[in-house]
Amino acid sequence: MDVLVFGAGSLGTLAGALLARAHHVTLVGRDPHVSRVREEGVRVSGAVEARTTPAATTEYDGSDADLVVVTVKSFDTSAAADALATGAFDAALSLQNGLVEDELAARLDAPVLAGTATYGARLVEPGHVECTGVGRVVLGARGGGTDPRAERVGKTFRDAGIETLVAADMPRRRWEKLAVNAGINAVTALARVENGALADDPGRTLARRAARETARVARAEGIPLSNRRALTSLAEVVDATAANRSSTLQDVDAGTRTEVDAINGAVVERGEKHRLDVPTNRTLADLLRTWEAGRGVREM
Ligand SMILES: NC(=O)C1=CN([C@@H]2O[C@H](COP(=O)(O)OP(=O)(O)OC[C@H]3O[C@@H](n4cnc5c(N)ncnc54)[C@H](O)[C@@H]3O)[C@@H](O)[C@H]2O)C=CC1
Ligand SMILES: CC(C)(CO)C(=O)C(=O)O
Repeated sequence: MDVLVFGAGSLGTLAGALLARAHHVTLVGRDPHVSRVREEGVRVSGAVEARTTPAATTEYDGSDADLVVVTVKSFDTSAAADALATGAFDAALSLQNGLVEDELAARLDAPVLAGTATYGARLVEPGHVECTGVGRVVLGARGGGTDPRAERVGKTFRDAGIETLVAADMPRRRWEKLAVNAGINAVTALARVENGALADDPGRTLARRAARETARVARAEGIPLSNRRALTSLAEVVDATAANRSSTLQDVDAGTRTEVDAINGAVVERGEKHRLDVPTNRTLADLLRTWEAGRGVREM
């Protein structure tokens, strides 16, 4: 398989380096990371140890590939889609947080699959990514149901030794992951705590409120996500990732823009569509946006 990974940061570099164990992979990213990958390949350390040599470039040249995996931050999705619009792909797969596949599908010619990743990744330095936890990639048809392309992409990932499930209920799984992120990311970032702090009150109740609101909005959108499922999933992720600093907390630590618009902000936006009030998500989104504006990483 010829695989293009667009967005060679933490997750993209990990996914690309692991895929390169079985496929021809090209990473699209930025310097100095890309130059280091070209010179020395990628070192993967932590929960998975590997050294692979994917190709790497800072400019996607429009060439075709069997699969493109999109791993930019949610706010870079439309720019990524515009850059990719000239290429031909059998399938495109997003592993991003937030509900971004529709934005990709609107701009790309290729069929867009939905995906979630619970692998943990951290770019330690140029050319070196740490796998902070072996999770799973779940992927499937964006609208649900079976799709032979999803089966092929699933095999591509499994052939490279990546834990992968091909699922027929991606719309529910995407919203379930959104409920988990809505509960964990903003709260941990604003309180500057690891995910495990949400096992106890008051963080637990706050996170549960945000997840419950998300499930309510999901149901208004016609997605069968029960409060119970969303809250169970939240508790499981808090437990399994207790030592993690959430990606939003990492953004705040680094003083960079967060994915709040695609997480709590998306819950507020979809809630408004259905005249549903989601006060916890609204407050969390407003607080994070206020922090972003104060840091100068967002224009209000
Ligand atoms: N890091 C993790 O463990 C996980 C991340 N995710 C999700 O995956 C997505 C990516 O997250 P990270 O890898 O942590 O972010 P990141 O910021 O480390 O990586 C994104 C990379 O894309 C690059 N990029 C953006 N636009 C580009 C362009 N036009 N051309 C070339 N390169 C471009 C950036 O320079 C950056 O290096 C997010 O939606 C995140 O929520 C999901 C699960 C786990
Ligand atoms: C699952 C979780 C909450 C793990 O930290 C995550 O997706 C994130 O940090 O963005």
